Amino acid sequence: ASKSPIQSIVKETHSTIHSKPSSAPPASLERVVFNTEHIWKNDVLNSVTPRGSISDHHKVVLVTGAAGFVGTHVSLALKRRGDSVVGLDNFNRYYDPKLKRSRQDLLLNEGVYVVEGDINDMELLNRLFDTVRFTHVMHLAAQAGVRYAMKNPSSYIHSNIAGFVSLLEVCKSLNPKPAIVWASSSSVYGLNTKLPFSEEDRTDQPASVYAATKKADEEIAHSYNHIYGLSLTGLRFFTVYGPWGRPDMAYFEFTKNILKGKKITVFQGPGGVSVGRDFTYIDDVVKGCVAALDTAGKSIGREGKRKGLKAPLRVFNIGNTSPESVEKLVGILERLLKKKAMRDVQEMPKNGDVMFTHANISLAARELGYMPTTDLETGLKKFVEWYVDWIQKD
Ligand SMILES: O=C(O)[C@H]1O[C@H](OP(=O)(O)OP(=O)(O)OC[C@H]2O[C@@H](n3ccc(=O)[nH]c3=O)[C@H](O)[C@@H]2O)[C@H](O)[C@@H](O)[C@@H]1O
Repeated sequence: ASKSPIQSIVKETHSTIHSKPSSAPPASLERVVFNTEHIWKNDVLNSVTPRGSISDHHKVVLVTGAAGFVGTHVSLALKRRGDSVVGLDNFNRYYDPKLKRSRQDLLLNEGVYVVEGDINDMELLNRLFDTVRFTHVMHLAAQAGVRYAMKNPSSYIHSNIAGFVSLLEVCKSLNPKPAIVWASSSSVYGLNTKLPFSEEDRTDQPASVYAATKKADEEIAHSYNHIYGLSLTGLRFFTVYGPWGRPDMAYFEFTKNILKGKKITVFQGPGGVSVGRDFTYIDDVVKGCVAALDTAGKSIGREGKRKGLKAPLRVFNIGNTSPESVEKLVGILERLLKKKAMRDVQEMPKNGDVMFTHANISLAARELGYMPTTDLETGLKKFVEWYVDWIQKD
């Protein structure tokens, strides 16, 4: 008999899908006597239950960092096109968790459940993979932010390096193994002066611990591909912005402070040279992520390697290809907000920032069909509309 759609996705018998935990144990005993799997099991199974029939291309995706900025948008896009999606997020306090909870609500409304937990928790990861047969992992959980790495470097090692290895360790032991697409960063180009940045350019001069952890991840990805035959695709994102964005980023903080009539700090290079970024709009980034999943191929495992097969190991720039100065960004925000910014222009401190980023995207265009279509003005307009609405509801 052919399998029902849900049976090809979940690893349990059909009868358990709708069963609820009979009773909850006292909180203090939870870890000892209660199989905590039950806390999220039904929600996870509902989250992966396809809305319609399953196509040959149907993906079952675990999105880590799902309550994060990029994670939320990618989860929604996958769910809306009919894939099965489950999120994982530790809801840490790097920035206001209220925003993460609002993104979680948004996801839940669209049928995407986010499990609360850390990627370093291998027991939790194993339980998730025991419950659902994920075909893909979209790994976006990370400690982000370039300048915060000077304040708290170990949080970057914990999330970006240890967490990544913990995820890969779990994936390498599965059968079949999922394909993994994960977030690298434009910051790996570090002190490179050759522009625009191409994937084959050197990435051995990181300017921050954050960049160093993303570069380390690229090397770690190489080793897991080489030894365990995991399909791994790293996406070097270039300063992603848009609705539901991260409050620690310049465009978000500038908007907030301009509206409040507070000063904003605008960094400049030595001698008044303007600092520039290849600001990339979230919808374009999402298209890059989805295309990376669609073309990820398969993890072949050591077995496949013995047969002479190769699992994909890829890295792509996901940028906008038209860098703009921070000064220009501020000017656009002033126009959209109809309010003058109070600029405090300062020389860029040597705290991990680089002067300029610019992506060459020809590889992503060729292999992923990636082609960004949103200019900074259009993207910021959408951000400002969202922001104004969001703070009113807040
Ligand atoms: O491309 C990337 O991979 C990185 O993009 C962003 O990092 P960044 O480009 O530094 O983004 P912002 O923090 O929004 O800064 C944008 C620009 O504004 C400038 N800036 C920032 C803050 C500020 O108060 N004033 C100011 O002029 C920065 O120097 C930078 O040139 C993200 O924060 C990183 O997580 C991501 O990895």
